[in-house]
Amino acid sequence: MKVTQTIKTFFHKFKQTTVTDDLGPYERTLQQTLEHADGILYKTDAELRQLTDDIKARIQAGEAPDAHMPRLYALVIEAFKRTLHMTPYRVQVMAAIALHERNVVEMQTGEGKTLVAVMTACLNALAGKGVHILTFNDYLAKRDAHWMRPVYTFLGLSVGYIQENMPVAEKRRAYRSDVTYATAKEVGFDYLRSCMAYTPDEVILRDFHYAIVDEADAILIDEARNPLVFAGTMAGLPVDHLQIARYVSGLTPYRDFMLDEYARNVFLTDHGIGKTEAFFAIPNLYDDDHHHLLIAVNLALQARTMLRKDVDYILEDGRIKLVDEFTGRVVEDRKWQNGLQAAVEAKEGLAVASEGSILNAISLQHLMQCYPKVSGMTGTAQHAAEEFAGFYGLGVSIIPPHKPRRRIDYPDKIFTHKAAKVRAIIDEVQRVHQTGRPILIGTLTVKESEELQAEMQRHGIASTVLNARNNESEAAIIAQAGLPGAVTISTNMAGRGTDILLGGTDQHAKDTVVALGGLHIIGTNRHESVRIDQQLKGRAGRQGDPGSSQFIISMEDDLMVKYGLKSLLPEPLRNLRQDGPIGHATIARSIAQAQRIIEGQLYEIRLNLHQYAHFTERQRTILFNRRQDIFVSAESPTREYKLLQHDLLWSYYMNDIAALREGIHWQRMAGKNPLHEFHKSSDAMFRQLMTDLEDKLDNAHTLDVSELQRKRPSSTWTYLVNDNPFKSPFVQLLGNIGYQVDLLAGPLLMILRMLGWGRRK
Ligand SMILES: Nc1ncnc2c1ncn2[C@@H]1O[C@H](COP(=O)(O)OP(=O)(O)OP(=O)(O)O)[C@@H](O)[C@H]1O
Repeated sequence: MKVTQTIKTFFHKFKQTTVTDDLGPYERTLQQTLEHADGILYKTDAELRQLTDDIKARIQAGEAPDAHMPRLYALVIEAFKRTLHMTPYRVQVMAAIALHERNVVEMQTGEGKTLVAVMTACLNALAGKGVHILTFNDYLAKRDAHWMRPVYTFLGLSVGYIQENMPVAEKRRAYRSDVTYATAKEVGFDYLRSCMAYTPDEVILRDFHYAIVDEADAILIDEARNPLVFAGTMAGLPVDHLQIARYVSGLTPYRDFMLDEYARNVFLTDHGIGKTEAFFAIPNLYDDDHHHLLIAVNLALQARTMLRKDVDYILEDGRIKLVDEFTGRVVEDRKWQNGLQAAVEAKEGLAVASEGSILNAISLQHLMQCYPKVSGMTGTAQHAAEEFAGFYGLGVSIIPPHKPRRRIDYPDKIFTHKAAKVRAIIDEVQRVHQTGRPILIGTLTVKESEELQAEMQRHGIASTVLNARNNESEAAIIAQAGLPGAVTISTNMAGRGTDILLGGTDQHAKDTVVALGGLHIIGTNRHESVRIDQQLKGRAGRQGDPGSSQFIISMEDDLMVKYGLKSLLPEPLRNLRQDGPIGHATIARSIAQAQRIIEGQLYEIRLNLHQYAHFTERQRTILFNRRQDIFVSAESPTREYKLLQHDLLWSYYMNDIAALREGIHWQRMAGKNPLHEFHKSSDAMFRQLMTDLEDKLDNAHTLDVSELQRKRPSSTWTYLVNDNPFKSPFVQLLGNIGYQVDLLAGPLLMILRMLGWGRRK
């Protein structure tokens, strides 16, 4: 009973959400703002500047910015008019009010979020502590800073932007500006760099104050679980990766190794273990002596079964390049951790590069929690409201479009098998192409985009492909995508933030395309997250333009197979194979519901990770505060020596967490219960551990790593296993949900189905 209650309370905490589309409460502030705006129409530029400075002085003297919102927003509106000759719309002012009040503002794509952020940024920048506007990529950081600069300058505020490879001095200048445009990722890395500074002039950032996050769902939710890792180099596992990769490629699934239904886990069977021991001529793979081999074989199995070429990564210039699952882009500096990168390199027959050892790491989620105040903007906030509330305490405020939306979203066409679906896509393209309307086809993977192009070629339809392999032509491809007769096939790269201009920049061509009905979107898969589907649809019908969208999917698509959605179909339909679409009304509804369930599961996985990461983060903070103490108290050169020593501790800590998390897979760990140890790791104990180790290092009188490693008390480290998502208290409590909840998805859906869920009443 008590346990159930605890669970209920826990979920309740995370379920409280505030989504509102009632703009009533903002009406008053809006009216006041517009009245003030009328009142300053005839003031000179210098007078407006003086008024801004007055408000600034009062805020810096301790008055709350809220009281000054209407007058300051009025000044920003006037600044927009005089510098960029744009007048912010009423809905944009409302959005700026909601943004200031710690909400994620949902605005349709193309509605002018860039302007909205400026108003709120100005108000919050007057405190003199800096505002960060976190953009989706480097390009947008630079573009928006340049574009909006005249407005800031007019009001006497400075603006800067950050780019990935900028020199440190330039970055520091940009961060000292009143408003700084940057990607969250770059801020995260600069934060880590600042945390690892040895001298005060290596500190890049100043204290965090306020962040406005553009594309908030992508940054705060989808990307939040990827830790930003600051890596040094270290020797990899002492094994022959190429030999192991060759060996593993000869193993037989279900005999030598098992794969769980949703391909999240792979492990050797007893048969596979015996075979491996025979091949490498060792008596027991689980002996400590062969620990490295065991890890390497498991990694090689993961590389073989779970990471797919042209889906998860591409091969370019003899290197593995990771493709981001949400954006479809190559992420240049991302690598798999803990030996997996080496295993994939070996699988592709490449020379194995040295591995990264973790010097410092932080998740985006925790980075955002370093800001005393955060708010966000996105076209797709509603579906993520629960997480915004649970993780960040943010509400969601829905702002209507300036002009009504005219896009038509047609109901999905669902086919029994892939071949029928591809035929239907070709038919659809031919039909719409004849009318001259531009078409954008959204595919899931690089591979699919290229196969579809080849198929269309066979049917005499010329098309352009945009995927991770040709991203350098992205701007040119997008510029053409809205022209009459254009057919563009793209991965998620053409999702979020892409502005496809109807008819390009030519007004006459635009009128032609508008008259034809605007851009037509074809989605070839439903994504695990409804938000990604919506972002794709959002490419059509921007700013009141006409447009339409149509998803054409099959029961053989990855999503359907992975989550066993066939089990949702009524019995006679499960093994059906037909050319035409399945006309069953409940199917579309079931798929939508299943998507909601999947999102719920992904949410729970993130919640679980969050719980664990929370403890690691607390310890990281303790370590960081300790470092800061050394940093400010000691003088050079003692400071450098002490810091180096401290960082060594830190890197042990980081690497041990990672290594032990991996280790948890291996059966040799099965006998240990990390949670038991984990509960013992109170903050006080952690501090004690740190001091003990510092003493030991002091006594060692050396910074030789191997020597220190040898002296290191290995048993003390086990209880730092705490960001392990596989064995959370929850998992233990409820048997087997959490990360492995996916395993239950199929049966769960079936049970819900049996209970009548999803049936027409
Ligand atoms: N008040 C306004 N008056 C005139 N033009 C505006 C106004 N607000 C926005 N625009 C124009 O609308 C276009 C889209 O603006 P912006 O790029 O800020 O949209 P967005 O909401 O960020 O879109 P996305 O979701 O694609 O990122 C821009 O070309 C901008 O100049």
